[in-house]
Amino acid sequence: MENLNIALIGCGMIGREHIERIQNRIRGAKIVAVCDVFEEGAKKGAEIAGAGTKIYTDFNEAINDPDVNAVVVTTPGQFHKGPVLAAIKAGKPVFSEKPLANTAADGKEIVEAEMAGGKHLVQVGFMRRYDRGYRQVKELIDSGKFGAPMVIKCTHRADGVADDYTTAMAVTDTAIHEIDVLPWLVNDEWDEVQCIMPKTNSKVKNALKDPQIMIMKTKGGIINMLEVNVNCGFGYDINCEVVCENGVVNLPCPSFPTVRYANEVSTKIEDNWILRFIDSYDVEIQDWVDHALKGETGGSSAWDGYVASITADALVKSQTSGVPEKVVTGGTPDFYKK
Ligand SMILES: NC(=O)c1ccc[n+]([C@@H]2O[C@H](COP(=O)([O-])OP(=O)(O)OC[C@H]3O[C@@H](n4cnc5c(N)ncnc54)[C@H](O)[C@@H]3O)[C@@H](O)[C@H]2O)c1
Ligand SMILES: O[C@H]1[C@H](O)[C@@H](O)[C@H](O)[C@@H](O)[C@H]1O
Repeated sequence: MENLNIALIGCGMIGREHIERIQNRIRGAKIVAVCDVFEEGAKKGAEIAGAGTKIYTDFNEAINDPDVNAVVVTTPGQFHKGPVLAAIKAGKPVFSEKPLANTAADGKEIVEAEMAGGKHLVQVGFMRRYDRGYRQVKELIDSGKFGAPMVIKCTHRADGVADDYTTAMAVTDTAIHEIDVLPWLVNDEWDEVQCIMPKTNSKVKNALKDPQIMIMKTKGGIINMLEVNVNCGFGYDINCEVVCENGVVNLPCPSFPTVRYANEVSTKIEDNWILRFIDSYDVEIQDWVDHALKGETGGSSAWDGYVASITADALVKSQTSGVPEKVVTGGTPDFYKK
């Protein structure tokens, strides 16, 4: 394969970002077809992609178009399974935005289909594995200089969320990033996870519980404390601090100039994920394209996505039970061992 001719499924917020990215900044790939259940949405996507882009409202038709040899899935998480399975069936490489699926049951179907086909075709959009800051943290930890990690403290804060954002989405849509990136960062696996609910922010006007505190223990005994707080009202604030035996590795928000003005010292905080992780998405999609052109996958595999969904299921269960819940994966199949 010399070039990826991509059908992108789901022309919403990140779908349109990825269309623009692929057409203008990614080598070896172009969007040749776009699909959205709403024709208007697909048309908007096609406008960004440029003249000649085919427009579909049925993902099966888009994926099976003979001019298409690769697929990007940017529908909401609960609708990833259909197009991902269709791409596997068609034998075409597929990049699925995170999460691979909203439930472990859906993730399992994808993993089983990929194994049955005997070819690694699925990459999951956990872009933090491509973020310069997270990569530097990993290098520092892997150097061994600071000793073994013992405690991780994270915040995943957002300015606000849409009205249809639910309590479970704090796990399946938001914490899912930490669920994937932290075990990769410290070379470990989740063992048990717990979600506890502090007092809810009075700005929340529906049934959403926010903030939430997730306490997650790895098999190696590392404890992570994660604050998910999606109505913080002051910006997109992602922090990660790893406490090791001989030192602390801290990844704060990327720095902006510090301003001294009117008796105050202040530093800007990024507005949203688009800007905070913009470089990571570029690196991630280019890496997917480079791998797919060689018949390979990079980044997070379908198995990683499935394990993230198993962990998310356990955390969602704990949202109601209040107690720690076990993360049971049954072990990595040989097909996915690196
Ligand atoms: N990696 C990241 O940081 C990041 C950031 C934002 C979103 N995301 C992920 O990307 C996905 C999309 O998020 P979004 O914010 O762009 O959502 P969105 O709601 O803005 O867009 C989704 C689009 O998919 C379309 N759609 C739904 N079902 C479809 C189907 N069966 N076939 C074709 N089109 C369909 C909808 O009409 C909509 O236009 C989610 O999984 C989300 O978690 C990831
Ligand atoms: O909580 C949000 C995350 O911080 C972003 O990185 C996206 O994944 C978005 O879809 C989530 O709603």
